[in-house]
Amino acid sequence: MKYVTGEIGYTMDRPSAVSLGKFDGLHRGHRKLLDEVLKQKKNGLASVIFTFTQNPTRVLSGLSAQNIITNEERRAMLEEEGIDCLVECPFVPELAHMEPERFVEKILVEQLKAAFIAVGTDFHFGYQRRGDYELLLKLGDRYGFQVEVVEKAQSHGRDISSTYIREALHEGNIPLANELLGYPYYVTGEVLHGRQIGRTLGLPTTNLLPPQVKLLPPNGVYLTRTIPMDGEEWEYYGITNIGYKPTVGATEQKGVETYLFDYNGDLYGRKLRVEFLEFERPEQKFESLEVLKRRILSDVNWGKSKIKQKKPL
Ligand SMILES: Cc1cc2nc3c(=O)[nH]c(=O)nc-3n(C[C@H](O)[C@H](O)[C@H](O)COP(=O)(O)O)c2cc1C
Ligand SMILES: Nc1ncnc2c1ncn2[C@@H]1O[C@H](COP(=O)(O)OP(=O)(O)OP(=O)(O)O)[C@@H](O)[C@H]1O
Repeated sequence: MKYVTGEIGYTMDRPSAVSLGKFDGLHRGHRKLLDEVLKQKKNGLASVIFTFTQNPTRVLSGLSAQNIITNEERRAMLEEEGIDCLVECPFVPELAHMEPERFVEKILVEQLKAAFIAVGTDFHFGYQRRGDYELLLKLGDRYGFQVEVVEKAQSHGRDISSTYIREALHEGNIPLANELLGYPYYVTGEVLHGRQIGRTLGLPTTNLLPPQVKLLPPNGVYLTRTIPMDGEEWEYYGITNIGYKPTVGATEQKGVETYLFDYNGDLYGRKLRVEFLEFERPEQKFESLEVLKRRILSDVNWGKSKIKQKKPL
């Protein structure tokens, strides 16, 4: 996949099928758009996703970034999907103030050479969100590109959107978030050295420190599944604590710490993907390490009983 970031003026060398938007989470609603764009490969069009380095809605409302997937994770997922080119554009004033007609002419037609554009029914673009699919249909006639307008995919009577998924994650409702995403919500990162207290408790753990932009569900203990990202093929269920470890003197940054069931080996420095499956309990400050250890052992039993209820790996 060709990957372009940090510039508005990227020019494609051949006609393309484009979809555009924030694409945070790459959820089940986005699935349809990816399929539409990928289908156009058979007509000789390059499949292109045009998105942003930061979420425009949050930039305009002054909110700090909280993404379901990081830009790096989105990149890896689109690569895996077989997208030919990902354009990740900074949401600079020049873009924010661009009239929708100009955006179509300059970015979509001249630069991306769009012959096909797929968008959802509620998609808005350009200055003050003035552009919509009707404008695209009109301009498609003028510039000769085809527009595919995709109905919003729904779940539980509500449009699937990154907002809906964020709400589910905030509530710790992992099964709902996973259903809306169409895959398990996950965190990726390199295994760092913790304070090595875990192994003295007889519970060695992998510690990841997600970037500040990564949206995390509430602090607490979850059933998870861990897979390596370096191509090796294994997977382990385990239990993961999200939080600051208040019992042992809270850490500054929120961490993701996993005890893998029936694993003994060394994972330091490896890149892992930790997939969240279910919430168990909130993180707590215990009166001693001994009490914490007893609680974690009961968390292990909870986790193991949960995986017995699931089909074997
Ligand atoms: C499943 C699990 C649950 C945990 N729950 C808590 C908790 O509720 N409160 C807390 O202070 N620390 C909790 N911890 C973090 C422990 O304090 C931590 O594993 C231990 O201090 C080792 O940290 P280290 O890897 O930095 O050495 C939990 C860890 C795991 C793996
Ligand atoms: N549930 C859905 N079904 C079909 N298309 C969708 C769905 N959700 C978003 N899209 C379309 O995917 C493209 C990218 O959407 P984008 O990520 O910007 O929106 P969103 O997921 O609705 O975001 P948010 O909730 O952050 O406003 C747009 O064309 C949008 O209309």
